[in-house]
Amino acid sequence: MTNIAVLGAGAWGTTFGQVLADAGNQVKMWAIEPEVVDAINRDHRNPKRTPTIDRLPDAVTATLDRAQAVSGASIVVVAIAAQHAREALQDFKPLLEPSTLVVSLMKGIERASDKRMDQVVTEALGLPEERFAAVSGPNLSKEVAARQPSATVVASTSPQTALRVAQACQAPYFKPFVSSDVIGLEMCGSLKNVTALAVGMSRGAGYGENTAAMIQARGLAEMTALGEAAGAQAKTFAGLAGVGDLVATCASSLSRNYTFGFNLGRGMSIDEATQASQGVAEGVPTTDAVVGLGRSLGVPTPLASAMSHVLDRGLDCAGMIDELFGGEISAE
Ligand SMILES: NC(=O)C1=CN([C@@H]2O[C@H](COP(=O)(O)OP(=O)(O)OC[C@H]3O[C@@H](n4cnc5c(N)ncnc54)[C@H](O)[C@@H]3O)[C@@H](O)[C@H]2O)C=CC1
Ligand SMILES: O=C(CO)COP(=O)(O)O
Repeated sequence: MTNIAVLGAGAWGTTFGQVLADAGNQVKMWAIEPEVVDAINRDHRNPKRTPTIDRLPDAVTATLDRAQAVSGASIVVVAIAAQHAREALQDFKPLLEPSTLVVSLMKGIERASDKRMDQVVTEALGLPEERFAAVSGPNLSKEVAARQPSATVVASTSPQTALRVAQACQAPYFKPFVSSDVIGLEMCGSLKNVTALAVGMSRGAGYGENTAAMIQARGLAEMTALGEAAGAQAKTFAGLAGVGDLVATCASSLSRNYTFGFNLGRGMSIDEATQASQGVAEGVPTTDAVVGLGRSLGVPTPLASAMSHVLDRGLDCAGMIDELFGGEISAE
């Protein structure tokens, strides 16, 4: 049994806490919401974020106290909305023990810096990269919460760290694979959300399979090109964390990003779609960061650019697709 802290008791943090408990670990959740901490400790529930979990395992408890959360934890898992990760983690820096491994579940790019979450987490905590792992894959939280079979990828530049984290989160219904491609994993998880916004938008506007497939395929090409320019391996984009997560996210109303786009497509404003969202739609702030990253890496990002014009200038779905088509015929 391993003591594991999970920072952030949102939909995925809480569900992953259940996975970790089902894998035999003792789990301490840390959250900033007193009502969430109370509900987990008193009722073994998180009704706002994981309403379909009737009872969390007894091994899952919660605290508002940072030091208490990470004390004695050999693994610290971070599941905080990506744009808030840096500020939230800074207070944990003096509290981590020298051998603690840190795992990011987050799928986003920091808008202020265009940095991936592996960069944000290691910088904020002053963590050597061999003590960092990222977990990403087709893991819609409601399905994992129902203990439906799913798989994920644990990536670390240290094979030992990847294996240790994979062993810690292996449950009968949750199968981790390992990888050394941290950059690829981060790019897959973050960029599929931008594609899911666009696919959702096309569905909301009433377009069918051809349009959705076109956006998904172009999104995959864009994320692969950007990832390779950033140092990722192309094969990661063809795996669970790439195509796998793209397919799951772009096909499901359980995805906040897909649903956000769908609501825009059927005519909601950004404010209305934000109000309607059940939790963070990471693709929204990440879209501009992807455009920035593309600019600095010299990689065209037509899909992210078109989506940024939707989000920043109110472009509608037809205009977004016009931009995506571009003016000239080019090689695929
Ligand atoms: N829900 C899902 O199906 C999956 C989500 N993810 C990723 O996991 C991350 C978290 O997602 P969810 O838990 O689903 O989102 P959520 O919206 O349900 O929860 C976000 C969490 O961030 C916390 N937070 C926000 N600002 C904070 C701050 N300043 N300090 C401390 N905590 C703060 C909130 O309290 C909340 O616990 C995201 O990056 C998401 O892309 C990854 C795989 C699956
Ligand atoms: O990443 C996810 C599934 O793998 C969850 O997607 P959303 O953040 O869009 O809900």
